[in-house]
Amino acid sequence: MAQRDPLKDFLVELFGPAPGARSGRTGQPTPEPAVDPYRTFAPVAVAAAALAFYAPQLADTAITDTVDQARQIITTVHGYRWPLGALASGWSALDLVRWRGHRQRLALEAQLRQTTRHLPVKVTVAFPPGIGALRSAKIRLPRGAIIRPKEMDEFTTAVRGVAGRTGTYTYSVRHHAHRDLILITRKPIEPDTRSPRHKALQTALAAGTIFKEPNVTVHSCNDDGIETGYKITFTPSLNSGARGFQAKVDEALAALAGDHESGRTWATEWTPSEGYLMMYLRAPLPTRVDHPLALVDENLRHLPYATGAANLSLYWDVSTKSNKPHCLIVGPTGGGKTSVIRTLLTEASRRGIPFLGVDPKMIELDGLEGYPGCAAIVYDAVRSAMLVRALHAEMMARNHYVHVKKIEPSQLPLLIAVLDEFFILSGKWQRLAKDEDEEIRAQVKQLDPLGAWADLAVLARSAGIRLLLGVQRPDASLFGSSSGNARDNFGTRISLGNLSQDGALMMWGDAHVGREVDTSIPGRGVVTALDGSPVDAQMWWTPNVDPHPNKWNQLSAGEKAIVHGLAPIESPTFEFFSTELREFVEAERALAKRAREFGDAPEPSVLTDFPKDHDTVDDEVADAIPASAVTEGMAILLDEDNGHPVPVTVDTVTVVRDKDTGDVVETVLSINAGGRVKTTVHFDATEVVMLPEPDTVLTTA
Ligand SMILES: Nc1ncnc2c1ncn2[C@@H]1O[C@H](COP(=O)(O)OP(=O)(O)OP(=O)(O)O)[C@@H](O)[C@H]1O
Repeated sequence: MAQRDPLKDFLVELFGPAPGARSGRTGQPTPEPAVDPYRTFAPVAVAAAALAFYAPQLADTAITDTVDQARQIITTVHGYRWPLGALASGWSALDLVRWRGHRQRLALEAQLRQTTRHLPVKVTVAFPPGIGALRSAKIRLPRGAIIRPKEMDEFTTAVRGVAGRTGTYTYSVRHHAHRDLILITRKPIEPDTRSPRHKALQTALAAGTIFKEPNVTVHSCNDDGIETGYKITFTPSLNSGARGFQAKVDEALAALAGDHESGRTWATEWTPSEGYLMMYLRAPLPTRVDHPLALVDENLRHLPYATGAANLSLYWDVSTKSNKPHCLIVGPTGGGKTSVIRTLLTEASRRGIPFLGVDPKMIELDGLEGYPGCAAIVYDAVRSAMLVRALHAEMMARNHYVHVKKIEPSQLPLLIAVLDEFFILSGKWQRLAKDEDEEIRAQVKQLDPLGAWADLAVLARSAGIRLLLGVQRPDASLFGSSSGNARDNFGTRISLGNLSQDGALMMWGDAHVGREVDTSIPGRGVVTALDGSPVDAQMWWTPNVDPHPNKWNQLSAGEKAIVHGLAPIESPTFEFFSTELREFVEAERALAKRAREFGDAPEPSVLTDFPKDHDTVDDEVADAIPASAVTEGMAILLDEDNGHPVPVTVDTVTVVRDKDTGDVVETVLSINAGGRVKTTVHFDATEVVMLPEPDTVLTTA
């Protein structure tokens, strides 16, 4: 590219062809240019000043001899040399400024001509023109000139490219078609004072397609000037109203904003209807919360058990108007399930609500036996089946009472029934139904505990009975029936540890929720918030309330203080509406008393040889899971012909599902019993499989 020569340009401009001159080559008249040629007379002033300064040298030349009074004129001119010098410099400076303006006008004229093919009528630039860059300009167009948007864009780009190359100003170019005018103005580019966090959020949102027209502004700063909140505006869309979408955006925003200097974590509050969301900081979840002794929630129908973000207390609403009356707790061994159950039951007790429970493992709820408000804790499988049947009778009697007495169900006293380790329990019932003893088989058949359970899951809420179900993994068969009603009633959900993908879907309706819980913190999990959405929470720690010295002496002084502080002054009263439940509880209490009085357990003996006989089935059962949850290669316990369970490895698993609802209808397990012989075992939807080892699908670490 040819180098530009400013001096040459200057001279060409200065002495170039006059306006309206003909084109030498074609003889065609060129259109009248909008920018007049540059004319300057500063050189005359410069020459005069130079003459004045050098006048004395001229005095010695021959001119003074030839011109009359020449010497006198020279002396006079020399006397004016300083004013003339000042005039020359001022004039030159002015002309240089005019030259600059002239060049800018020429550039604009050329740009307009090339991009729009219009020759402007007049181009005016602000005086004095900008030294480095154009200040402002006004271009008058021929009357009725039409400029297409694309041409205008090209012109604007050209103006910005040349005038805005210094990067100090932004130029706005506006076409006022009705006035045949183009106005160019500039404003200084504000220095980017945004923090790296602010920039990262804005840049990421602007580059992505998740929001239309996203804009991030700082909403709040702390005393040190560190940003603590942002407002993100956007054009509302279908997406921005969807919960799943919001959860994903929340996660991405928190990652973009990074760890905050204060150690607090980012949270969001969406107002999609008005097209904005607020990002703010909330206190991180506490890593441990001891069960507070003060009544955290004054409402006696709210049983608090955990602390969520921003110190929010989370509770199980057992009131009649609760839309999530029953509670489901899912957690692996050692995940803190028992502590949550203790928290809920001690809270129930201090709020005057009695409870009873089933504990097939015999080690989870036993400490609650004898606690104020505890009607009974049942360990035996047959008696558990009797309890569930008696609860069913109680539910029917309560409904009858409401009907006859014409009272509101909310006037019924509340009662909480806890079924811990539900799969082990139903596995035991299943086994009893196939017991060698015909009497037991007939009894279990008559009690039909799973049938009673299915009814309770759907109908117990209106009878003032609340169910608290503890399991190691979630499964649809828990709800006793495929009725969505039963599922909805278990609306208060707590998951401890990490869930499997299916488990997350089943618990939270989202395959990603509850899968990244920090399992290094005991009691950390995901629970149902007050609005029904899943939130991270720290469960309160309630120590074992068992007063037996062997247990009590294990507690620290602080833990003992918690147990003491929680115990209510007055024990909740237990009101029975059915003779079945009354008789059952009375019998259970009598049995428990006897067990306490005469209770003895054999001391452990040292293993000398393999036992020849299987004494009891329970000794070998480590866990139980729904048959449909069995995976290939898993070791399960299967009954031999003599009724004794033997561990076998599952070869293939076939789960038959209802093609409309997706619910499990049947599970077929095939077991390779060695050689070519394969055994197939069929399980119905609610059947469970006993395991020789504890269930490991969920882990705490
Ligand atoms: N909310 C909590 N806060 C602090 N520590 C806890 C909490 N929950 C549990 N822990 C700790 O974890 C241990 C196991 O808790 P817990 O006995 O409640 O587990 P679990 O789920 O009932 O196990 P399992 O089903 O085998 O009985 C407790 O001894 C305690 O040290």
